[in-house]
Amino acid sequence: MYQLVLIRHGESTWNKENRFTGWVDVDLTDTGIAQAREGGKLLKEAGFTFDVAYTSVLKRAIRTLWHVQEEMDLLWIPVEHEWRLNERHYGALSGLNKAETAAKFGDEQVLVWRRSYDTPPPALAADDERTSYADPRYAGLDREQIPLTECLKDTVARVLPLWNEKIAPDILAGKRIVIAAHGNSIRALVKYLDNISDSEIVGLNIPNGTPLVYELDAMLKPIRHYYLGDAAAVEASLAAVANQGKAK
Ligand SMILES: O=C(O)[C@@H](CO)OP(=O)(O)O
Repeated sequence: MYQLVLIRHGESTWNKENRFTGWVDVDLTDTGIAQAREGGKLLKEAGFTFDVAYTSVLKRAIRTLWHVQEEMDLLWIPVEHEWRLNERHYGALSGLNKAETAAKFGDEQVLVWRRSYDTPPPALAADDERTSYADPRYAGLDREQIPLTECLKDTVARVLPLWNEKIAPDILAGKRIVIAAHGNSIRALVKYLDNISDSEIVGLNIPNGTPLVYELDAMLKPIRHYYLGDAAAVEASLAAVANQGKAK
């Protein structure tokens, strides 16, 4: 049996302000740092250790990983920074307040933009200053690989090559892996691993800073998965994420 741990970054400044974030590179809040450290502590207490870590090229995930590594005394392990693990690109919604957007367009429309499988938010214009075209961290990518918006299907399409080409081979080679990433890049991976339907994925949320453990068989099919930590706190955190997109 193989084990894989997924962890969404701790609370970011834009999570706190309830703004759509996507590829915008915002940092953790003090609460987010505490959540990341708690995630690391839980992993250590449960006896986990890792040989390799994967994360995105966005600092909220990278810094979450640092705190987890520090708590586990694993700052020395190799870390793969992969743009393919970035948050789903939020297009023209990037930076907008989620509740205000719901008040303007309705809770249902915002749920479609946040959670549907194949309906992307409105795209950024190619000359919008929020595009990532000039960002040096994406200099090695073709322009078509840099999104102007993404639905979850698009995110799955960029995460899966990384899974197939690097992460799955690493797991099969016996490496114990932690992936520090984002709500929707983790939803993309979970959808694939658990074979969740396009309609059911709408109801799936991922809490901040809580280790999600997968036990995988020899074919890397999930045997079971579970969150570490207090179950009631995880439930409350999931409900809070779901409610962020409501007008109130
Ligand atoms: O804003 C975002 O990039 C994501 C994660 O914080 O939000 P949501 O949960 O609305 O998809």
